[in-house]
Amino acid sequence: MKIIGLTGGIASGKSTVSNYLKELGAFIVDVDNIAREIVEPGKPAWLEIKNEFGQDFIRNDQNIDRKKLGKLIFSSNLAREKLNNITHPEIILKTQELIEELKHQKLYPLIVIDAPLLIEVGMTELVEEVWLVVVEYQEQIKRLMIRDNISLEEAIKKVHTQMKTKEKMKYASLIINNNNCIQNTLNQVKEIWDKIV
Ligand SMILES: CC(C)(COP(=O)(O)OP(=O)(O)OC[C@H]1O[C@@H](n2cnc3c(N)ncnc32)[C@H](O)[C@@H]1O)[C@@H](O)C(=O)NCCC(=O)NCCS
Ligand SMILES: Nc1ncnc2c1ncn2[C@@H]1O[C@H](COP(=O)(O)OP(=O)(O)OP(=O)(O)O)[C@@H](O)[C@H]1O
Repeated sequence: MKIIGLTGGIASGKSTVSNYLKELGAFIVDVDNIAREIVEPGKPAWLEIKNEFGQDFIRNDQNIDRKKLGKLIFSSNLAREKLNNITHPEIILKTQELIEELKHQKLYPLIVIDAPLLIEVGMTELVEEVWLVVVEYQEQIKRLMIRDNISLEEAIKKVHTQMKTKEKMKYASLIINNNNCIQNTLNQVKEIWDKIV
């Protein structure tokens, strides 16, 4: 059984790759999902966010106003740092616990930790290898604008809060090129899968 970290910038194609790996038989740990779970109403991180950012960021149904908080943290380094300090330690801990559990179960040939900030938060320590999904900057911006229905300015802001692809490459033992059509990317993934199982 192998435990790998799958990372890449926002809208680089991680979900496209991990969905296919799941189809092939891998177990996927979606770290964005873990990040959503830990801020559910009433949980400690939710309370910290409410105290730090104020009631304005809590919707009537008590959920965090993710759109509003996203707008703030993608335009303010200080706010982003504050949110990261609240959420990242718990995200790392929860991911670590899940990995330990899966290691004992030994049910899957491949465990994939799908995490956009895998390298930034030091989660590389938890995995045996880092796989990086790459896409050209212009294409990334274009896909992000379409997927999230946001402006060019907003897309640029989001991309620029994350580590540059060139820097991420230093940590990667495998690079998946997602510049071409989806089928081309899936073919690369299948080739990798066939080598490890
Ligand atoms: C800012 C929040 C509320 C925006 O929520 P929203 O539902 O709009 O986006 P979602 O959570 O689906 O994230 C979308 C993408 O944004 C990027 N992103 C999210 N948080 C961050 C961050 N702190 N720094 C840089 N990029 C980030 C990632 O590429 C992620 O895939 C939310 O992303 C959040 O709580 N972020 C802090 C937790 C975190 O760092 N998550 C990433 C897991 S490693
Ligand atoms: N090769 C491709 N050609 C065209 N569109 C693509 C390709 N790969 C992915 N996309 C599209 O680009 C968008 C981003 O892909 P995906 O959601 O897989 O990225 P991600 O890295 O998981 O994003 P995030 O971390 O921001 O959630 C999606 O709308 C997806 O359908």
